[in-house]
Amino acid sequence: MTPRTVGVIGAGTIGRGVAQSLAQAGHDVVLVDVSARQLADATEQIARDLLVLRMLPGTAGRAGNEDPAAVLARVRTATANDALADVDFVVENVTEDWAVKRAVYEEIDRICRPDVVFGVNTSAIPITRVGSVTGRAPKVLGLHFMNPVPMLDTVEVVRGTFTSQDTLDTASELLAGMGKTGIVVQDAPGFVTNRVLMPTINEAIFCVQDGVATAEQVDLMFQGCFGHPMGPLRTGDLIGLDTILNSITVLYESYRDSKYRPAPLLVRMVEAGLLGRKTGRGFYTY
Ligand SMILES: NC(=O)c1ccc[n+]([C@@H]2O[C@H](COP(=O)([O-])OP(=O)(O)OC[C@H]3O[C@@H](n4cnc5c(N)ncnc54)[C@H](O)[C@@H]3O)[C@@H](O)[C@H]2O)c1
Repeated sequence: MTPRTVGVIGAGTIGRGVAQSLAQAGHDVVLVDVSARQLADATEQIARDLLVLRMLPGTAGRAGNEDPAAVLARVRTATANDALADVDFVVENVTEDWAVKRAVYEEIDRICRPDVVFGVNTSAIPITRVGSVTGRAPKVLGLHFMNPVPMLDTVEVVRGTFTSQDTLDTASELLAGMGKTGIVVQDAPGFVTNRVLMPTINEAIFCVQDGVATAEQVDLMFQGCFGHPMGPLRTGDLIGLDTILNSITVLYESYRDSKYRPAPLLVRMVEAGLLGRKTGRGFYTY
């Protein structure tokens, strides 16, 4: 059965996009974050994005492009997971830190009905590890949405060791309703996308750190030489440099391979609060 009400935990860069896409697809959404400020920011950003989407040519009358107020009315916010007692499906998007995620899963496993599927939106943490701290490993799968969620139609779906076919089918139906398609991959730290993307961004940062090229030059080369719409450093700024650092650190610790060591410049920028778009400054200024 297609889930009706969806709990979205984490209202940061990616969680707010997931909440918006679900509401546009007609779901009732319960958006939870420990920070009331993040919830307020997320609501404002969703309202702005819905207005912009409506103004794009050719979008009038398309599903999800109804009055922004009507879409927003389907999003309820809360600062505690108790609000998830009646949801039919959960997409978790909290900080990429295993200690933080682990505590969330232990709690929602007690709060949510046993039939509820948990979709883990993580850049690199193995899904089997997440499933193992719940009593419902067959109902846990990876749903790695891409940023910005409302604009990108492909989702990396990760099958953990115990994820059931039923769970994959339910998630696939949910995604289809959002106009998205999942590509199912097996569980491994970083899966496919970030096992390739994170070392690429990290290595681009080493190039800047070592004075081989400026950030602009690196990005222009990826655009001009490879036809990428955006270079690795602008992509890092979009994702959030703290999330890049957390993800490359997970890869480093998981594979114990020095090729994943974080660039010292990345560490320094995160310590300085230069996180990219979300703080207004990273490799570029916004
Ligand atoms: N940024 C991206 O492009 C991107 C893409 C795909 C997946 N992800 C993954 O999504 C997750 C979130 O990343 P993000 O970039 O949105 O991070 P973010 O730092 O922008 O947002 C994280 C949010 O989680 C909230 N939070 C922290 N602890 C919480 C808790 N215990 N309960 C509820 N909320 C809590 C924070 O207040 C914050 O609003 C990470 O696992 C990341 O790897 C990120």
